[in-house]
Amino acid sequence: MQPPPPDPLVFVVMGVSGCGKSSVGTALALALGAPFLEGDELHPPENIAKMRSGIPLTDEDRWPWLYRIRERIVKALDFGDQRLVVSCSALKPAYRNLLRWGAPDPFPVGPRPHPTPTPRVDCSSASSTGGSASASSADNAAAAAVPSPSASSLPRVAFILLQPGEDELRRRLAARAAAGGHFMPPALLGSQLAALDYQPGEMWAIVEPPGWRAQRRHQRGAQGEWDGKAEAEAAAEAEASEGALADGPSQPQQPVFPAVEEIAAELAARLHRP
Ligand SMILES: Nc1ncnc2c1ncn2[C@@H]1O[C@H](COP(=O)(O)OP(=O)(O)OP(=O)(O)O)[C@@H](O)[C@H]1O
Ligand SMILES: O=C(O)[C@H](O)[C@@H](O)[C@H](O)[C@H](O)CO
Repeated sequence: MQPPPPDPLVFVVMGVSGCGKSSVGTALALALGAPFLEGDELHPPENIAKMRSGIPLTDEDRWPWLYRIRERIVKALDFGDQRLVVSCSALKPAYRNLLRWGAPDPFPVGPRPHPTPTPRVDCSSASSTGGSASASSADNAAAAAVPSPSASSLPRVAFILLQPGEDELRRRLAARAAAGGHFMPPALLGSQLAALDYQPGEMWAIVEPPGWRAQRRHQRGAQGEWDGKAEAEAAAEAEASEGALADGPSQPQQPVFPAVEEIAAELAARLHRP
């Protein structure tokens, strides 16, 4: 029997503005006894000024920021056994490639050294709502096509996607804006959700309120791309939620996103113990 693949060393807590990257990242770092790197602190001042004035960042704005985060990740990886938890929106596949490998696409020709997507560990039993499960980059299709890697070539950088759902995000961002003091205006949420692009299979964990994926699928029709497992899960969830809608009150219950500590504890528990 093959030994389990090594656990990741670096955890990037990702997602759109207000999804809980800083809160969950801090709690996860505490649970793991690891340092926490707040990605927003590495933005150049021009980026902060741009966001503050309500203008979404472009790829060109984000690259220097992402390279800075990657530098810090490399330091952690070089150290060998010191975990690191990072908060970073990491909205697009190329950004995540940069954080994982050091370049937006460092392997343009031939198979990648870490071909299979990282195992899909889904906290959605506890969870779901939020960004777009677009998920269709040629990049990822190519990655999925190549044969299994050796354990040593698996990426040590893992992504944890938080998706509390659009209503919850709007509520949080409005509350934060009313309290003042954060540079990110709620008006930028739409551009964040539009930019979010991922394959469920590339995530180490996805945290969503329960039934959210099925609800979205149900509402919008079968337009997302899903892997077989997600497809089957979505069908089962859709059936369950249809039942709930038929039997329940006129309004479906708003799914509840798990609390920060709950998420951190569940994520930490997924790691192999020495
Ligand atoms: N699981 C949660 N349940 C309820 N509220 C949460 C949860 N996680 C975060 N929050 C609240 O949502 C708001 C945004 O959280 P946080 O700053 O962690 O998000 P973020 O993704 O880092 O945001 P940004 O990228 O815009 O800085 C905060 O007010 C925080 O207290
Ligand atoms: O990628 C981006 O558009 C930005 O970096 C944002 O995601 C912010 O860093 C963050 O979320 C602050 O609210």
